[in-house]
Order: sequence, then C-alpha cells, then structure tokens
Amino acid sequence: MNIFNYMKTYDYEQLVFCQDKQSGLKAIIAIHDTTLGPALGGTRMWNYESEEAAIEDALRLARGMTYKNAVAGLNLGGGKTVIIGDPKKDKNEEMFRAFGRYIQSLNGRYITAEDVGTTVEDMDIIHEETDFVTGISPAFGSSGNPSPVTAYGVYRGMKAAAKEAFGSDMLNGKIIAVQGVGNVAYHLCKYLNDEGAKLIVTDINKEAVNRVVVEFGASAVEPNQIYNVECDIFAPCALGAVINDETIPQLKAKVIAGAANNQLKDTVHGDILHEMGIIYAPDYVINAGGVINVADELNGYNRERALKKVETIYNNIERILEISKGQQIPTYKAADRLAEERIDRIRNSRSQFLLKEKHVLTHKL
Ligand SMILES: NC(=O)c1ccc[n+]([C@@H]2O[C@H](COP(=O)([O-])OP(=O)(O)OC[C@H]3O[C@@H](n4cnc5c(N)ncnc54)[C@H](O)[C@@H]3O)[C@@H](O)[C@H]2O)c1
Ligand SMILES: CC(C)C[C@H](N)C(=O)O
Repeated sequence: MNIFNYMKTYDYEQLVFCQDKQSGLKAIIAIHDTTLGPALGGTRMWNYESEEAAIEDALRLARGMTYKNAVAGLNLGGGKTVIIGDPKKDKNEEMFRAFGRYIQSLNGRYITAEDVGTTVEDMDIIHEETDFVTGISPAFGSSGNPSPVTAYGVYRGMKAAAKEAFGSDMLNGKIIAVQGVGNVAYHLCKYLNDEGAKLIVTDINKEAVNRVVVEFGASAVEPNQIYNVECDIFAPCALGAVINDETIPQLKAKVIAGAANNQLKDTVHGDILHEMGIIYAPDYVINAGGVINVADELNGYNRERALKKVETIYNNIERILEISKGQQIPTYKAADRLAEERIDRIRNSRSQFLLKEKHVLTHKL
C-alpha cells in the first residue's frame, strides 16, 4: 500500500503512529477530515494479520466516521484508532494510559470512544490522561456504553427501510436474520422481539447465540448459513465487507439494515443491490446512534436530548431512500452526497477570518 497515495485519493489529513515499549501499545490514529469539527471516532482493538491491514482498517473506518458524523448532523469530523493486539489477552492499564497521553498530545483534534474490542472501563482509564474521550462511565456524568443507543438507532432506521419495502414500518411478523449478536445486536434483538418480529441469528460465540435464543425465542443457524435463510430483512451486526460477490447471490432479504461498519466490500456491491431492488440502509447512517450519544457528552450529557437526536435516523433513512428513488442512484451514493454536500457548505461558510474560533468542546474545556 502506498500510504500517501491512498491518503491523497481520499483526502486524509493525518495518520499518527503511537508506540510504547513498556505497555506494548501499538496504535494508529487516522484523522480523515476536520472541516465540521474535531474528529470523533472509536478505538478498535483487534489482532490484525499485518500492520498493513491495521493501517487500512484505521483509514477506512476514519473516513466512515467523517460521513457518519456529517449525515447525523454533528459538528464533528471523522477519525478512528486501531490498537494492534488481542483484546482478550493484550490489554493493560499502562497501555490505555499511554494511549490517552498520545490523544492528549493532539490537543483536541481527535476524540475517542468505544469500538469493537474496547469497553467503558478502557475509556475510563484513557480519561485518566485526557479529556478528549467520550463513552466513559455514567459515574463521571457521561453517557457510558454506546451500544444500546446504537441498537435503538438501527431499530428506527430499519423501520424506515421496512416502510419503503413493505408499505408499513411495522415489524411484527417479519423474519429478521441477524449476523452477530454482540453488544449492539443483543439490544436490537430485544427491540425486534418486543415488536413481534421473528429472529434467526448467528454468531461465532455460542454463548451470545444462546442468550438471544433463550431470552427472545430466536432460532440459530451456523455462521455460513445466515446469508441464505428465508427472511424479510438481513441485519449485519458483526464485521465489515459481508456484502460481496459470494454473499449477494445467496440473499433472500428485501432489506439490508444492520449495525456493522463498512458492510459493502466495495461500492460496486451497493450498485448491485440497487439493480436487484434490495433496499440497503447505508451502514454509517443507520448505525450513528452510538456516536450521536457520545457526542452529546461534549455539551454535558443529557440522555433525553441524545435519544431525540437518535430518532432523526428514521428521517435520514427516509430522505436517503427518497434521493435514491428520485435520482435513480444507489442508497450508498445518496448518503455520500448528503454528507459531502454538508461538509462543502460548512467549508464555504468558513471563509471569513476569525482570530479565535469558538471550540465545539464547550463543556469539556
Ligand atoms: N458498539 C457500537 O455502539 C457501534 C456503533 C456503530 C457501529 N458499530 C459496529 O457494529 C458492529 C458490532 O458492534 P458491537 O459493539 O456489537 O461488537 P461486538 O464485538 O460486541 O459484537 C460483534 C459480534 O459479532 C460476532 N462475530 C464476529 N465474527 C462473526 C462472524 N463471522 N459470523 C458471525 N458472528 C460473528 C462476535 O462474536 C460478536 O458477538 C461492529 O461492526 C461495529 O463497528 C458498533
Ligand atoms: C461510539 C462511536 C464513537 C464509535 C462507534 N463504534 C461507531 O462506529 O460509530
């Protein structure tokens, strides 16, 4: 990978490598675009097969956060961190403190939160060293674990997509296939079960599967079977790139609406879904509940206000579906246009010189 070429192609601002020998920290912070405000995006800890794979993931996820924050209407740019390591074995207190000091050194250009492999407890340790961290414990007056709120946003966005596909946003009686039933999807399954949907689930973690089978009457299938089960809606809630050449021909669902980031392996897969008439709720639009929730901390956390903003995911999906129909373009393109138009509008409105700009971190600073 030619890093500078890649950064130039997608217009990245900064890539920061953080190393601490004593704790074993190897982290990469990618900052994509800070036109709208400081870059906010979570920290993922993952046992990457190579350093190149880690860099690529950080870059892709950071750009996704720029678009996610823009469409969600947040005054925040996009960034993300990956920590190389096994979250089950390699974590220690010194590692997150060293990482917190690196975040502090960026002086507010980047704010972190949870992602796959990191927890509220990890954010609390980072907070020992920096204020530029969200999703910390409610004991600090903060928002805590973003996953339940992400799930609520996905649920609302799924309803908006269902309305387009089935003529009603009621999900009772609908068969919904859920891939990965971890932090977000457990809560999503609860909302869906409460509304009377029938759940088919899978996960590589048997305990996670058993929990939703027992609590919500879900039926379980093997991980490789989830793509071709008879269902109305497919909800990818595990990892990225699951909509690809191999999986698309297997799909029976009319709607794809789930929490996972970077669901399309490539944009061409979004084009194919569009041609097939499958309604795809763009991942970064439907899964913005968590970032909306943690971003609210920057103004002094108010859960009611945060949830009210999460409700707008329903309208955002409706709007994207309207643009997609009106302009005859795939939904991922409609979402990208919304994001890019907002960023351009704000960039253009910033043409006057200000001696000192008002900082968006009004509460934290
Ligand atoms: N947590 C949030 O608030 C949030 C916000 C936005 C987006 N997301 C995205 O949503 C997805 C899920 O996040 P999470 O916090 O629930 O993570 P998680 O790790 O708690 O859950 C993911 C689940 O997927 C399972 N899984 C992994 N590979 C699988 C496979 N091949 N087949 C089936 N199951 C598999 C894991 O065992 C795990 O139970 C991630 O892509 C994350 O980036 C999360
Ligand atoms: C809570 C957020 C800042 C990060 C979250 N993991 C996301 O991808 O949106």
